Amino acid sequence: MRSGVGFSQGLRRKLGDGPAWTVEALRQVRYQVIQSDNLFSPDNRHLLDSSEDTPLRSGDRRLIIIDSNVDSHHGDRIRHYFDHHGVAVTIVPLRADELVKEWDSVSRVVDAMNEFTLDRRREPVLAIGGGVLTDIVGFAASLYRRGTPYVRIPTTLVGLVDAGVGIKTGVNYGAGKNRLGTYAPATVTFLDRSFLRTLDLRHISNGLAEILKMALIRSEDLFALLESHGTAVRADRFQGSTGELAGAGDAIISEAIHLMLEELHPNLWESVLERSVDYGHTFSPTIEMHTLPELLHGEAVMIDMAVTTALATLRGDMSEKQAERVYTVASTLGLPLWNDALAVPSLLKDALQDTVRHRDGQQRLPLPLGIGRHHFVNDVTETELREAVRLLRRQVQDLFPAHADRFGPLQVDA
Ligand SMILES: NC(=O)c1ccc[n+]([C@@H]2O[C@H](COP(=O)([O-])OP(=O)(O)OC[C@H]3O[C@@H](n4cnc5c(N)ncnc54)[C@H](O)[C@@H]3O)[C@@H](O)[C@H]2O)c1
Ligand SMILES: O=C(CO)[C@@H](O)[C@H](O)[C@H](O)[C@H](O)COP(=O)(O)O
Ligand SMILES: [Zn+2]
Repeated sequence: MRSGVGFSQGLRRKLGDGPAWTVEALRQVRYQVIQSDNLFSPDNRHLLDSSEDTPLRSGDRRLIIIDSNVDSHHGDRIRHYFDHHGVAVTIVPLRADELVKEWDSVSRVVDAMNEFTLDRRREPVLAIGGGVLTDIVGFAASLYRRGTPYVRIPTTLVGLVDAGVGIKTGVNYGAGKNRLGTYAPATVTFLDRSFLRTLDLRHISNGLAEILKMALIRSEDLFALLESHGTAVRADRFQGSTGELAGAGDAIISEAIHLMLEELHPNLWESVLERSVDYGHTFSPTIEMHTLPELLHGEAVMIDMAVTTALATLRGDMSEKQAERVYTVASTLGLPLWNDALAVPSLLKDALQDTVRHRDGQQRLPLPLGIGRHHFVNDVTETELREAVRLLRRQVQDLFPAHADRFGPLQVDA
């Protein structure tokens, strides 16, 4: 064997007429998720000191891609921070919402990287924004010169508890939700809840849907926290305005992230396709794209969780009482339990088929077992889905009769 080549003579085989080689290598991944409220307060040194390989020093320069809405609310203090620390920043505001989560936006980020003449190893790009912005920038960074480091600073609740902590990047393509993407961790994500101050309540609810997902599959305690404090921490936008709100907000966010990372960490590249964090993400990609821009990501996830809660009830995996608790919590968190897309003939069937293609030929559908536990099933039928939709409609009408006028005609038999 030639030394240092990286494969051994033992891997050299004769297959048919010529030689053949098998190359195997492991790549370690290491990234940090650091809570740092008021990250851009001039005396906060997290951003300067925490990036182990690429600390930020006076005289350095950085490219920042920022969600244009975040720029209008927070741009001044961000500029002041870098100015104060002698870092020369080029700030590129980018529109970033689900309607522009597309290839063109990736291309804009790549243009900005080219114009900046980015040093591909030593100048991590900073991505400041919601899940759409960090997914776009992460995708562009993973493509640029085959991979350049980036740092995430999520500014929405979805970003803080979900999009900002895993390693998936991507954009939509045609009707396909996140159809293009890569696995590319940010070197570090900073979680700064002060950004949530300017986020409207609908988007706080949107993030609470992903937290509720973690509670339903993993933790009855987290569910109980949402039951007891969800409404108040939502109204407070997780700003910890009183001691009690601070305690509850801290517990809810850190538990949701901890559970998420426990699930993601052993399976970062999704070699195992039975993923509990896919709960709420079986039908929702199709529902979200079908209704775009009506439903936010978390709202579509909630509709999926509402149907699958009904499904679990039909199967005897959840009691009617437990389902009622789920629907009540969702409603107090400002989340929808119904959308007329559920009544569109064959939408759920098509959604399931597409998900089966995504999950290597099987449903691998995470379903709740009571509250806080789950299992995976592969045998959901179209008839069962129709029954679940009917049951959901009836349960929601019984629980919230005042909302009955929000339901369109039910044509699930068509
Ligand atoms: N990569 C992942 O693992 C992962 C996980 C979950 C979700 N996602 C993706 O995240 C996306 C949803 O992200 P999102 O919910 O953050 O939505 P978003 O990024 O669209 O942000 C929501 C809206 O709020 C604005 N905004 C952002 N921060 C703000 C702030 N602090 N103050 C005021 N306005 C602000 C944005 O401009 C946008 O209009 C979806 O596309 C979803 O697929 C990705
Ligand atoms: O994978 C994560 C986070 O990294 C999940 O929390 C999150 O819900 C994902 O968006 C869903 O699993 C959907 O994934 P995909 O369909 O985009 O592959
Ligand atoms: Zn999601």
